[in-house]
Amino acid sequence: MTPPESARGIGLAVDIALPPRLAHIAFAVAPGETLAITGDNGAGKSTLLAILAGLLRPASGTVSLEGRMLAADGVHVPPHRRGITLLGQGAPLFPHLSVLDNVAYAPKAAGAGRTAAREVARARLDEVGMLGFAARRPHELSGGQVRRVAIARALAADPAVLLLDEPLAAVDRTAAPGIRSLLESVLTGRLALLVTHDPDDLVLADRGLALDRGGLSPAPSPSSNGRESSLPRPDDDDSRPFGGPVVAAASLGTTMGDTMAAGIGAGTGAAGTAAMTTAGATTDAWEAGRARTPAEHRAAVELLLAGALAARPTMRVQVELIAESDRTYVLAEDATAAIAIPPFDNSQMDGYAVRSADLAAASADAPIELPVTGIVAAGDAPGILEAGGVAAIMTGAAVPVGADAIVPVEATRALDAGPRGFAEVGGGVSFTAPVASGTFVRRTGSDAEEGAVVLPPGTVLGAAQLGALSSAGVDAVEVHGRGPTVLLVSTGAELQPSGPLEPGRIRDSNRIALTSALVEAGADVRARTLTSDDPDELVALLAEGVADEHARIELVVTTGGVSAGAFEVVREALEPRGVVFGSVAMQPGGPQGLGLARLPRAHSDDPAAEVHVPVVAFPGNPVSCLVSFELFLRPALRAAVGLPAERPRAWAPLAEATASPTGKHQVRRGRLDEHGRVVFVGDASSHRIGSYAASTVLVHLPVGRDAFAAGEPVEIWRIDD
Ligand SMILES: Nc1nc2c(c(=O)[nH]1)N[C@H]1C(S)=C(S)[C@@H](COP(=O)(O)OP(=O)(O)OC[C@H]3O[C@@H](n4cnc5c(N)ncnc54)[C@H](O)[C@@H]3O)O[C@H]1N2
Ligand code: MOO
Repeated sequence: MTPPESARGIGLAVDIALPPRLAHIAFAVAPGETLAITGDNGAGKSTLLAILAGLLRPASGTVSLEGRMLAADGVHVPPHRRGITLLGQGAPLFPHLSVLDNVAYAPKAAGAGRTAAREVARARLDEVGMLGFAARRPHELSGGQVRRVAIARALAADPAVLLLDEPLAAVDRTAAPGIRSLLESVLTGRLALLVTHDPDDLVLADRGLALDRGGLSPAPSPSSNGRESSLPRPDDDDSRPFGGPVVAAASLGTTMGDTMAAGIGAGTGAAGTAAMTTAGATTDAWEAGRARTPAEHRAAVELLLAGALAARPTMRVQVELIAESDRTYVLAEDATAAIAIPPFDNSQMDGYAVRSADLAAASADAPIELPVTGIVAAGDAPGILEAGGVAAIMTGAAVPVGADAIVPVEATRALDAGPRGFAEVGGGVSFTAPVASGTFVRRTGSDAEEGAVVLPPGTVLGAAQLGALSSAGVDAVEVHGRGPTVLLVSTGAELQPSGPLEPGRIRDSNRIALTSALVEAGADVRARTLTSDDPDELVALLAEGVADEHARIELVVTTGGVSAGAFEVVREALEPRGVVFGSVAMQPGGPQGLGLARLPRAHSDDPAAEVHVPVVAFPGNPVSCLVSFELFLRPALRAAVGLPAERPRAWAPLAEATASPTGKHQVRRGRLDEHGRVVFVGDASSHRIGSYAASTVLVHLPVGRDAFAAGEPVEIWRIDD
C-alpha cells in the first residue's frame, strides 16, 4: 500500500502541555517518518494520541500538520477533518455491522461509494487474514480477530497520518508476524506515531522517543528499521525541534484534557456498551448539535477522566490489617505463594500411616496385622516409617517418610485398643483391605505450589482470599490505593442541608446518595452544598475547593442547575469556562455537562492565573443523578481501583407491559418477582428516590421502542449486591 498523494510534504509539529501533569512536550515528525513513543504507563502516551486525533483538546499549546493549525487556543479542528486515523487500544467494532461493513465504513466516510468501499474493505481484510470472516458479526469473533479487523479498518481509511496505540498487543501470536510485516509496508514513507511497549515493534519505527511523567526524551535505543527514506528527516536529536530543552512545566494543579470525544453509538443505544471512538470517522454528537447516546457520553466521560484515573499509585498493606479493615481492598499484583499449600504431605484422617505395599494382600478373610511403631500428632515434625510397621497419625499431622497412604482408624481393628480405639505403640493393628498409594494423603502443594500465583491482580480480597494468602505465607500484598479525590457540589437555592425544613425547601439528598455512591466506587469525597443560584458563588466555591492543598481535588461532580430553567447555576458558571452542556438520549439523566473547567486560581496574586479540573455535571433530580452515576461514572471509577466495573447484568422477562419514550434509552427501577420476572417499582419519574431505594434492579428499555409487552426479555443490572 503506498501512501496517498496527500501524505507528501506533510510534517507534524506538536508543542503542548500533556495531561495529566501538563508536562511540556514538543516534537516534530518529518514527512514519511514513523516515530515510536515508548515509556511508562500513565505517562500520557494514549492521551497524546487522543489529542493528535482531536478526541481531546490540549490544555494549552499547538498541534499543526503541514503548517495547518489543528489545535491551538480557540482552534479545534474536529477529528474527521484532520486526515488522521487513530487505531486506539480499544477500537471497538460496530456490533450491528458485518466485519465487511465495519471495514468499509472508513472509505465510505471518506466519500467512497458502497461498491468501491467494499472493494477496499475486502482487500484490507485479506491483508489481515480476515477475508473469510467478512460476513460475520463482531460478536462471532475472538478478541484477536476483532483486533485484526480494527487494524484493517484503520488501514482502509488510507489516512495521511496514522496513529497506532499498541497495534499488535491484542493480536493472536500466530497472526502477529504477518500483521507486523503488513504494518511495516504500510508505515513505509507514511507519517505515523507508534505507541508501543513491545521492543519487537520498534523495528517498525525510524526513531524513538520515551515519554515519562516529566516529559519526552530520546528513547534509550532508538531503533532504525533500516529503511532509507528519501524524504527529509528532522535532526537526530529532535525531541527538541523548537530549540529549547524539553522541560516539565510547573503543574497547574489538578488537570485533565478537555474533551469533545467523537463517539459513534452502537445504533441500539444500549446503555453501557462501549462507544466507538474512531478519529477520522465521525464527529461528536454534541458538537453537531445532537443528543449523545448513553454509550457516547460514557466514552466521553472516560476520555475526560483517562489521565486522572490512569496508573494510580498502589500500596503494600499487611494481610492482617486488610482482614481487620472494613475497606474493600483489591490486589494490584500477582500474589505468589511463599510456601506451598499444604506446606508438607499430611494426613486427611485420624488413622494409621502405612506403606500401601505392606497391605497389598489384605482381605476380610486374611487380615494383615502390623505393629504400631509410633504416634504422629498435628504439629510434630515428620518422622520415618520403617517397612512392616504403621504409625498412628492424626488429621493434619505430617505423613512419615516412607508411608504413602492413610487408613482411617474406623476401618481398622486394634488388637489391644487404647484411647479412642487406637492401638498403643508396640500393639498391633489389623487391616482387612488393601489401600491405594496416596489415599487420604494431602500432598505438598496440591492446593498451591510454592512460587505459584495464588491470586491474580484484580482479586477483591474477601475472607477466602485472605485465608489463602495467609496459608501461602504471604504477609503483605500490593493493593490498589484509593480512587480520585472528588469535590462533590450539590446546587440549588431550595436545598437545606439540615434542620426542620422551611417552606419550599428540601433536603440535600443528592449529597448523601452520591457521597455514598462515590465512596463505594473507591473515591475520596469532599462534599459541599451550594444553596444559591449565583454562578459567581459556585465558581468561588469550586476555585476554593480545588485550591485546597490538603484535598488535592482530581475531579468535580456537580448536581443540579444544568437544564432549561431560569436559574441554571452550574451551566451559567461553567459553560463560559470550558464545560460543555448537552443532552443524552436517555431518561432519566437527559441533561448533562462535561469538560475541563478553567477556574480562577484561588489566593493567587495573578488575577489571570487558572487551574483546570475535570467536571462531570449531573442533573439535579435525585434519580437522574444516581442513574447518571451508574451509567457514566461508576464504571470508570471502579476500574481505576481494580474493582469490577460493571454491575452484574442479566436478561429477564417483563411481568407487565410498559411504555417508553421512543427517542430515548429509558432506565427504570424494578424488582424480580418469585418467577424471576421484572416488576417495576414506581413509575419513570425522576424524583422517586424512595422507589429507587426499594428496587433491586435497573431495567433498560432501549431507544427506538415505545411499547414493551409483558413477557418480553429486557436487560437488567443488579444493584442490590
Ligand atoms: N423546561 C424544561 N425543564 C426541564 C427540562 C427540560 O428539558 N426543559 N429537563 C428536565 C429534566 S429531564 C431534568 S433531569 C431536570 C434537570 O434539572 P437541573 O439539573 O437543572 O436540576 P434542578 O432544576 O436544580 O433540580 C431538578 C430537581 O431536582 C431537585 N434537586 C436538585 N438538587 C437536589 C438535591 N441536591 N437533593 C435533592 N433534590 C434535588 C430539585 O429540587 C428539582 O426538583 O430538569 C427538568 N426540567
Ligand atoms: O432526564 Mo431527567 O433526568 O428526566 O429526569
